[in-house]
Amino acid sequence: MDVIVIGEPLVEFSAPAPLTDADTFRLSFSGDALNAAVAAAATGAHVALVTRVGDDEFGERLIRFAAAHGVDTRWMRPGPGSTGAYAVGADPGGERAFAYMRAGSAASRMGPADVAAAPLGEARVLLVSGVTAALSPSCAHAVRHAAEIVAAAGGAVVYDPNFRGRLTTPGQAAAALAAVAPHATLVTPSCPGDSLPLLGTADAAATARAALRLGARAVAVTQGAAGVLLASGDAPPEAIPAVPAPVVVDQTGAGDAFAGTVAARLATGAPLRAAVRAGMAAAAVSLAGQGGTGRIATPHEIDGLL
Ligand SMILES: O=C(O)C(=O)C[C@H](O)[C@H](O)COP(=O)(O)O
Repeated sequence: MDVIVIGEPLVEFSAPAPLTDADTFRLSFSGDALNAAVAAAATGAHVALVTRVGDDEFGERLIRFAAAHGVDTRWMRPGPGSTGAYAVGADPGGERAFAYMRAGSAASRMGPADVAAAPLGEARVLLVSGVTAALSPSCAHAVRHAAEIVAAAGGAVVYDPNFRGRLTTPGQAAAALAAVAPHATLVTPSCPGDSLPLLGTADAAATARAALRLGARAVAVTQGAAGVLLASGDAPPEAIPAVPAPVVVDQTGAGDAFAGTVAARLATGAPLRAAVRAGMAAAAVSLAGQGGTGRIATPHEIDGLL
């Protein structure tokens, strides 16, 4: 097993218009964990998504969607509860706005038992996020527990803080980061989206220092078009320029494509810098699609942009 992702896949309703006005939405399947899992699987890595989907029609469709994108779905278990959903639109300033319909969903009921059932001891890389930790106290527990197991077994842990103000508070999200960072091989905060609420800074270098102080072995601070600042304990931070996006339609899922691709490349033996650059290329390609899984980079496209 190369990569295990734990999190909540969602039904996605996306529109290129403000949520307050849009009346025609495109139905697809997304959620940060699924976005990352399909990006990782597209690199050719063996990737499993550990989750619970609803015991409803959309739960079945989510499993079919993940399988069709090469994800190992054996640990996508149905119910109890419903499949979560979200709507994403653009607010009048062009920024994205998310509306969630996921409270009490099947995935939010995950806990340490789901972690115990997953083949974590065999995983080269575990990818978990702050969204998963924000779903419920039992999910926060599951994320911490999974990180401890994988780190103790000698695997790598990648943590994407992915702060969502509609799911959690800055204090809770900072606590989730602090709990996982000591086990993390790599943390991928966005700056300023994650760094300001969680670490109190909008400066990339200060973000990297703060995450390293929490115990992470390396930090990739993502800054959109300003690129990535990569820092680890043993080298001066390196500013890696962004990979120019061939086509820009929608940024939803770009951060998840980055994290999933980095996790997959690390699992298949790439050095950290090369894995990060591959992630940046996958994120650039993903901008051409609407929604979180509208455009998934192939290995050929990734290598062509590097
Ligand atoms: O917010 C959530 O809970 C979701 O999972 C829905 C979205 O698909 C991703 O969050 C998009 O994430 P970005 O890669 O940062 O664009």
